[in-house]
Amino acid sequence: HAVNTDLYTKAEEFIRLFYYEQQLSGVEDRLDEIRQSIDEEGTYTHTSTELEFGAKVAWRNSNRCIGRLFWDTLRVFDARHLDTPEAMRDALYDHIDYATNGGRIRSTITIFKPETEEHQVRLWNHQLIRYAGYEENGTVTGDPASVGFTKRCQQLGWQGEGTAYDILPLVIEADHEQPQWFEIPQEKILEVPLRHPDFDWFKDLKLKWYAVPIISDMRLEIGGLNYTAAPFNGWYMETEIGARNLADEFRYDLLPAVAEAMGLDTRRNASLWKDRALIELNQAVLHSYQTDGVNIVDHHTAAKQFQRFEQKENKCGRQATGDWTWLIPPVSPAATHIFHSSYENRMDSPNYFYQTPAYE
Ligand code: HEM
Ligand SMILES: N/C(=N/c1cccc(CO[C@@H]2CCNC2)c1)c1cccs1
Repeated sequence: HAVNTDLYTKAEEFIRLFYYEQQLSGVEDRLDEIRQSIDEEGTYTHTSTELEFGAKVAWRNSNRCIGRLFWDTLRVFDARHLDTPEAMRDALYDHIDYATNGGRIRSTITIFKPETEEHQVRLWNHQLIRYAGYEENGTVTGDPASVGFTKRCQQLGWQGEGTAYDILPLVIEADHEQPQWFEIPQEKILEVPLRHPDFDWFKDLKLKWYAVPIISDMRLEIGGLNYTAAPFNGWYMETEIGARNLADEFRYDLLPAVAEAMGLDTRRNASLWKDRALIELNQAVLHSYQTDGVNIVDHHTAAKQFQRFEQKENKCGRQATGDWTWLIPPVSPAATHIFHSSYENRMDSPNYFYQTPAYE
C-alpha cells in the first residue's frame, strides 16, 4: 500500500546514490533484497556502510551548516543493536569521551535503532551537554533556554544544585516507556573558563562554557528510515557562544556587564557599546578555547572553509545547497563571502530534520 511504496521509492533513491557515489556494482541485487524485506516485514535494514554513507551525506545536505567542508570525516558509531536505556546511556558516555578527546574534538554521530510502528527511541535533551535553567519569581539562574527541560527533569526526580552551570541529566525514552534520567559524571564534561587576552578584569566575570556541542533532538532520515535518536557533534564556531548563548537578552544577556566593565557609554546606542562588547566577548571565547587546546573555529576561517566546500562540491558535479539566513555569521556577516552569495535552500535526502518535542 501507499506507505510501503513510498518507503521503497525513498530506499531505492538512496541506494542508487550510494552505489553511484561509491562506484559499487550489484545495486539491482541489493534493491531486490530491500523490496523483498519491505514486502515481508514492512521495513528494511541498512548495512553499516550504507548507514555511515547516509549519516555523512545528511551532513553534506545540511543547508544551515557552515562546517560542511569536513562532511566525509564524520565518525559513525552504529548503536542500532542496543536495547536498554542503560546500554544507550553507556553509548552516550562513550560518545562524549570519544568526541571530547581532551579538546582535540572529533566529529562523531551515534545512531540508535530507527523508529518502527512498534518502537521509537528519543533523547529528550536538546544537546547531551547543556546547562540547567531555574526560574524563580521572574529571574532565571543558568540558561533560560533550558527552563522547560529543567522543570521536566525535576518532575522525573532529578535535583540540580541550583547554580548557573549545572549540567542537565541524560533523559532517554525507549519504546514509549517511562523515560529514564542519568547523571553525566563530572569528569566527562570538558569546560573552558573565559578570560580575555588584554583585559585582565574579564576573568572576574567568572564565565565559562562547555567544549563540545552534541545535538541530540534531531531526526536523521536515510532512504525513508527515521533515526529519531542520532546525537551528533562537531566543534563550536565562536559566535555561537560569544554572540548568541552568552549575548542574547533571552540567554545569558552579558553585553551590558561586559560593556560596563569596558567603561563604555551604555546609555547611547550610537556609542556602539553593544558592538564593542560583542567583539571583546567573542575574542575572549576564541582566546580561552585556543589557549586550553579545545577546538573552535572563528567565523572568518569557517566562512573560508565553507567556500572550499562549495568549490569541492562543484568539482564533484554538485552545487552546494544552503540556507543563507543561517549560513551568515551573526557577527560581521558582510565581511564574509557568504553574505554576497546566494544558495538554493532545497532539502535533499539524507538529511537532519527537527522533530516534534519528545516532552511538553
Ligand atoms: C565540525 C564542526 C562544525 C561546525 C563549526 C558547525 C557549525 C555550525 C553552525 C555555526 C551552525 C548554526 C547553529 C546555530 O546557529 O544555532 C550549524 C548548523 C547545523 N549543523 Fe553544523 N557544524 C559542524 C559540524 C556538524 C556536524 C558533524 C553535523 C552533523 C553530522 C552538523 C549538522 C548541522 C545541522 C543539521 C545544522 C542545522 C541545525 C538546525 O537547523 O537547528 N554540523 N553548524
Ligand atoms: N557547532 C555546532 N552548532 C550547532 C549545530 C546545530 C544546531 C545548533 C543549535 O541549534 C539550536 C536550535 C536553533 N538555534 C540553536 C548548534 C554543532 C553542534 C553539533 C554538531 S556541530
